[in-house]
Amino acid sequence: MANRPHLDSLNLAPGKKARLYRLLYETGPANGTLMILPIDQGLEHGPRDFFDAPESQDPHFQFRIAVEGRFSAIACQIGLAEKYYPAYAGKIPLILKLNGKTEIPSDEAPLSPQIASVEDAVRLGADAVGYTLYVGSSRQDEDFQQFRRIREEADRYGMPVVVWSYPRGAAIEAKGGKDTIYAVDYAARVAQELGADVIKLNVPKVDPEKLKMAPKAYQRDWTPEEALKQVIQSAGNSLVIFAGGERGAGASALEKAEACMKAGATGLIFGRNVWQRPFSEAMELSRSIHEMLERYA
Ligand SMILES: O=C[C@H](O)COP(=O)(O)O
Repeated sequence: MANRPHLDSLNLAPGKKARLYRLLYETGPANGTLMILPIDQGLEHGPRDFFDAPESQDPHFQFRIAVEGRFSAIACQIGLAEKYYPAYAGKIPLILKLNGKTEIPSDEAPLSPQIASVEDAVRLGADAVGYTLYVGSSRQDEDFQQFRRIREEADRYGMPVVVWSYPRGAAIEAKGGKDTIYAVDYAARVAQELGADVIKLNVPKVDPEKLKMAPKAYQRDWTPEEALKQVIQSAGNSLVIFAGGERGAGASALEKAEACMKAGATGLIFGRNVWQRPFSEAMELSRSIHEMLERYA
């Protein structure tokens, strides 16, 4: 269970396949794994995320890390793509995020509105687009319809779609919260069902107390490894990448990341953990991630 799907087995149209090939085999570790640097936190969390490493307030900092740290791609919103990516086009692939929101309104009923198009992504030379989907939100019906329009446009342009699939909202909280194996597993399956080519997930948690609130089928003891394999299985023929989360000790982040790869993930999306550090430390961690991923061809 939970083997990493191979690009040739995904039945992709040629445009999507060629673009994903570039991300998987021509950049980053270039061995079929993915190592993505996201810089969308300025919109999602505001400037506070940049306070620990003041240099990180200038987006050139993250673009330089992506290039010099030999990432597979950088993921950002339209504003940074328009104003900064031109200096790096050709040196690092771009994943253009097409929707986004702030953290200011409560997360009770989240929906991330569309703020850019697949056509923008083509114009900017992107190799994929990104979409944040809130599984379980009371505005899920609007979200599904918004996603459908983007999927159709992406199909027309042969553009791979990366879905940040996040369980959210009051109903998810009532079932144990957004991090449980139940919530993350459902988010993985939903993104597969809706047509994601790549799915970004958070690492599932297996706290038995929280699982008491989940449907009965999930109320058992899970090892962290079983939980990772389960969510990767639920993503089917969509490639799974796992998040790095906030900055922590480099070594423990690497251990967690390696557990994801062992379970069958295709790659990692590490943002704050990498760029909330001085440039030299960010390079050091990028090298360690690279070396680890090179072992998972
Ligand atoms: O878009 C954000 C990423 O998916 C995760 O970023 P992070 O590594 O800073 O949590």
